[in-house]
Amino acid sequence: MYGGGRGTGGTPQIEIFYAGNRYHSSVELINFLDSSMLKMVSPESDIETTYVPIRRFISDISPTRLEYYVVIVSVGMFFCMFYFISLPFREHDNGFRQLQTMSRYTFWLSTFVFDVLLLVLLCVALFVLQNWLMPSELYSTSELRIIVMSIFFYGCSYLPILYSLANNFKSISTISTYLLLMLIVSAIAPLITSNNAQSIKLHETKIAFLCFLPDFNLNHQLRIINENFIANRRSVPTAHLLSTDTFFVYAMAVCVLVFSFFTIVLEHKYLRQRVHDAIWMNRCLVTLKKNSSTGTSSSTQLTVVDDCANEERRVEALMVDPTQECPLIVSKVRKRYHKKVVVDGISFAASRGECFGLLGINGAGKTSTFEMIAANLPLDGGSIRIDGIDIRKDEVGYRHRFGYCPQYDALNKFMTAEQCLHYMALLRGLSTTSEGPSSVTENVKYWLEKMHLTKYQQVQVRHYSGGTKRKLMAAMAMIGAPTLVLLDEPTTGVDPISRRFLWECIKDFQGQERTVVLTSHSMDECEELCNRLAIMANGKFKCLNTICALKRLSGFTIKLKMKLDTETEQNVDTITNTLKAQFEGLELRENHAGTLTYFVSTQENLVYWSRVFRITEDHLTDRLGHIVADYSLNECTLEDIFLKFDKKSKTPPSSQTSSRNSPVQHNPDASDFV
Ligand SMILES: Nc1ncnc2c1ncn2[C@@H]1O[C@H](COP(=O)(O)OP(=O)(O)OP(=O)(O)O)[C@@H](O)[C@H]1O
Repeated sequence: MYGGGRGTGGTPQIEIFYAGNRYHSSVELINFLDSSMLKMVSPESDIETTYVPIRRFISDISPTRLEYYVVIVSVGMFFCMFYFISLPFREHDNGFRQLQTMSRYTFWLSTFVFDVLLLVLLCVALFVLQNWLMPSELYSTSELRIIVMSIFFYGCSYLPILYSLANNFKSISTISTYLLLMLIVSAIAPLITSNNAQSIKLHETKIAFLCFLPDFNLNHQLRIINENFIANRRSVPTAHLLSTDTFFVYAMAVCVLVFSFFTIVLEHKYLRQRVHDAIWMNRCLVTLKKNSSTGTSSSTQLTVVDDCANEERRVEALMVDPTQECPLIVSKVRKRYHKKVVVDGISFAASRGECFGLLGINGAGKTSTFEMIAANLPLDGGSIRIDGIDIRKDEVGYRHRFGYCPQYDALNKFMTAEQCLHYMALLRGLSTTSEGPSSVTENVKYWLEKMHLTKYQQVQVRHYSGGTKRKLMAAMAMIGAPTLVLLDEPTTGVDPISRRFLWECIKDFQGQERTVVLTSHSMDECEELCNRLAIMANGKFKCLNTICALKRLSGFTIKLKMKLDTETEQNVDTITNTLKAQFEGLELRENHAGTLTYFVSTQENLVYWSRVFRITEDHLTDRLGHIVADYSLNECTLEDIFLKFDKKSKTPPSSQTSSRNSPVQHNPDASDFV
């Protein structure tokens, strides 16, 4: 900046040179000059200058800035909404949702209300931030209010969509892909349909359809707000502004429609099943025809022991005339996945204080049966009642009557043992106010101590070992003493000491006149806990009885195991022939590395243990002592019965017929065992 002065004819003339790249240089210099001149006249005077920017005009705000705002808000909100999917997805994925025994309306409405409250907080924060940070020349407070309300309603319409996706897809990446696709359509479509007021009017019909996508609706709404903003601030404001109300109508419509569809159709197991069946019906009909033309299926080749028929008759009678003594009645329950029948008309009833066991090889249909009893899987046929409440008629009442420990760990990893138990206790209707056995606090304390979980009381589930999680799952099933407890492989992955301890807890629970239905691959667990058990194959019960009766019916009660000094064919033959002469129903079951396993049938002839001891002592110790190194005598275990059953169920029908003619199997009961 430079100022120089020269005068002509007594009039001072001052020339000022200033740098043009600074907006205020000229003004500053004039001010400086005025000040200097004033000081010449009156040295104590001064001129003070203040810079006050003048409010900018609409022409200063570039439309691109408004565009940016639309993109940032809509994309930002889209990612914010991801937060709301995480809990429903996780609860569905880990099965915790299935444990929450309440009506689907209560569950989803309460989830919705909670999420809406979070949305309110988010919107208030957005409003405050925008008011504070937004340049004053941008939106007015009333415009900001509409924007924030639009964001809120956008969130409300998005929530039911998220719930539907979370409950119908198994992978979060699949859900993200669908949502991103929706975002892309919603981001591109407004560029064509909502670019300006004319374009909005031109594409009214398309917009009407696209507005059902929440992202498009929000994007479109923000563009309308911008159009109105520009129109309002023109030197001659336009009288015709675009309406912002349609957004709210669409948002509400989407919210109500999707929520209703989700809770009434998608979450309604039986309705969904009917839709599913309608789609698959044709294929199934074809399969059924094929089956009938090829004769009986493999499952019908196995005959069923009479006790299953007796149980069926008992269940039929109970269905007509139920008693308090039998809280659980399962009658002719069927389940099919697409073309495959996995549970084929099974019936049983479990009494108070009884532990009923379900055994079967992998894929026999045990878990499907459990899931149906636990009301997580719709029945294709038959009915289930607990305490006389039919699963189809009053699902909420039905759900309140049982505790379920599924095969997997259905736990929210961020919860502690205390929180999990507290939550389940509340769901079982225990009181938070009263004291004593029916209070939540007492029950939580009791189960924490009983399951040795006190040290994990405040530790999040994510830090637990597999066994500790199973213990917590079992406690969650039993807390609040429901009438029935369903235990699906409760001790898988539990160490032997904890396993025995868990058995004691289950027995105690059973002792309180509670019914337990158990499935396990551990035979000793079934022997220890079950009063009666059923062996399942191909979705059917192949036998159902007490363990003692099953052992008796299996035809083998005595197991003789021996170790030979030298394993030769001749030695094996000598021993087998000697023993066969003594025991009629003897069968060599296994010959491996010099160890022979014989099963002695006691079906035909009653064999007394004293006689068995005498014969083995006489023959194996005295006469054949030179070839037999050692031997042991045991009662047949459940595992032996199960293995025999499994072997039989895999035998082709032709060989089964011949085996029925074998000397060991000729007893009708024994042959009918499988
Ligand atoms: N969602 C499903 N869709 C299609 N088939 C299924 C589904 N769930 C189970 N199945 C099939 O149903 C049959 C019975 O399965 P289920 O899980 O009930 O058997 P399981 O006896 O519990 O077996 P495991 O002892 O291994 O748990 C299996 O053949 C399985 O492949």
